[in-house]
Amino acid sequence: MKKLMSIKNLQKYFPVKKNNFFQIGTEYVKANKDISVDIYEGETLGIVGESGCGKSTFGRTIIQLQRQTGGSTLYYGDTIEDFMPDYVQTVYRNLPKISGDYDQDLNTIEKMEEELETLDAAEKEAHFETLRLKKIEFDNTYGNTLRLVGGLVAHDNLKQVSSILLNRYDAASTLAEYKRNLEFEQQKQKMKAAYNQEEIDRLTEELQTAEKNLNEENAKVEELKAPLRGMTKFERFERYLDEGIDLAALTKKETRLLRKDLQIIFQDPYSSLDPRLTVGDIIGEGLLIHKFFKSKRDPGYQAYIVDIMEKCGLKAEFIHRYPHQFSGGQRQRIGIARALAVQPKFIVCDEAVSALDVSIQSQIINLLLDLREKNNLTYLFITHDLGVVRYISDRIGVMYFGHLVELGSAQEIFNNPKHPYTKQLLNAIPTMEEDEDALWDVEEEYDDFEFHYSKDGDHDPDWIEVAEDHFVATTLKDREAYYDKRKESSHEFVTS
Ligand SMILES: Nc1ncnc2c1ncn2[C@@H]1O[C@H](COP(=O)(O)OP(=O)(O)OP(=O)(O)O)[C@@H](O)[C@H]1O
Repeated sequence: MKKLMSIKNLQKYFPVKKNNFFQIGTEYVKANKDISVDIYEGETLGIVGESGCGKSTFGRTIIQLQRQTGGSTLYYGDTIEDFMPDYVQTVYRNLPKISGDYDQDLNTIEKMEEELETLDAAEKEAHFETLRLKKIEFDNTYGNTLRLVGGLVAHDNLKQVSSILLNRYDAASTLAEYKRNLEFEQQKQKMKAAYNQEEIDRLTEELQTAEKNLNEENAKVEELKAPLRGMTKFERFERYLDEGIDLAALTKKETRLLRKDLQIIFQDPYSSLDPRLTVGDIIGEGLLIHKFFKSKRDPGYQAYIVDIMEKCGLKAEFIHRYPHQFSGGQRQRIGIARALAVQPKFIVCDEAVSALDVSIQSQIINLLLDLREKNNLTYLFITHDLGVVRYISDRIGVMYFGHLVELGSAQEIFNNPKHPYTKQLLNAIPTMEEDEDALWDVEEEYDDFEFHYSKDGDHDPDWIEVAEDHFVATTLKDREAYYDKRKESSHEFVTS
């Protein structure tokens, strides 16, 4: 399965207002503390957990509705080559300035890894945490450089590397712009809107020249690499090359452009729709912002909206009505149509059915599943409703105090829960409404794998694969013994 998003060590902290005059420094609500997860194209990843554990924050932060405090969110739905964000240019330009530092830091990390083997159990715990934090810092500092430059950081003339990569950046940007313009004209043609054939012919020709230029620039980059291949330092860094777009490094304008791909459907269909706009205007807003159409008068504009409405189960004649004229379920359909209109790749459904009656809930869930199939969508489905999450999700992530504590297929999470919090959550289904606070009260626990679960999930650095693709956050009581035992077992479990 293709990775659509890769989230590593994500943190989102909110500053809290000072309680009193004497308080020094800023205090934070740590809504997301350190979340790592990959999301695959076409899947529905459900996120469950109690109110306040940071589910909504996670959904909003990964699509950059709010800026993340730390960590990385890489997006693979578009390529760096096609999007060519500004930060790529900055990384290439600054390359000569940071020469050597990443090498030194990586050496330190490797030395710390070796040291780990020589320490006794008590020292090991502290050392392991320092090492983990060092790795995060390394990624925050050099991640983008290594992902974009790879093994070429080993070249002894980084000024030359920088200038050749910058030339390639220019060639790729030009090509990306022609591609975008051509796609725009062709889309109009497809929608039978007024399009300009002369412009299409001109762009097609320009595109061919731009492609040729980019190929030449790519060849120059390959020439730089050729003599380095096989060298330890080159190979060491070449494996960092990565096509993902670092969403947190985008400019505001670029984030707006990508908003087309990354949409959200909110919980409350009453307040998430502008009451002054008609259904047509609500759905059409994104189409105009993202230049699917130049204006509402464009032929094809209205037909496009009606088509989306019908796909979402809304009658065409509703187009001129206002949100208050609809029921909750229908308003949620409007919210879905609005998100779907811009042809997104990824949708965060934040408690999207929680405000609806049970009978309407299942209609909306089935609509979402149907649209996912037809449009190859990927969902992050946030809910506190275990019945809903089990029904809709391929995989489920369980959140607890800002951490992801367990991740696995829906079946594994429900049939074979490992983390004490997950177990408690599942056991609490019938009594959930009676005593919500009790759910937070998870006891420390050692289980038969010699896993230790801390009380607030804050001190469980190991992310262990307990069954195929089923992970749990824990602290291994004896890391070495555990891995030795694993080596002997037939299944190769992956850990990170
Ligand atoms: N914009 C904000 N400013 C300050 N604190 C915030 C903000 N958004 C969320 N928080 C805090 O972050 C924590 C996590 O909130 P979040 O809404 O992500 O949790 P949740 O699991 O989605 O819960 P719910 O289902 O109740 O929305 C809470 O303590 C919340 O008060």
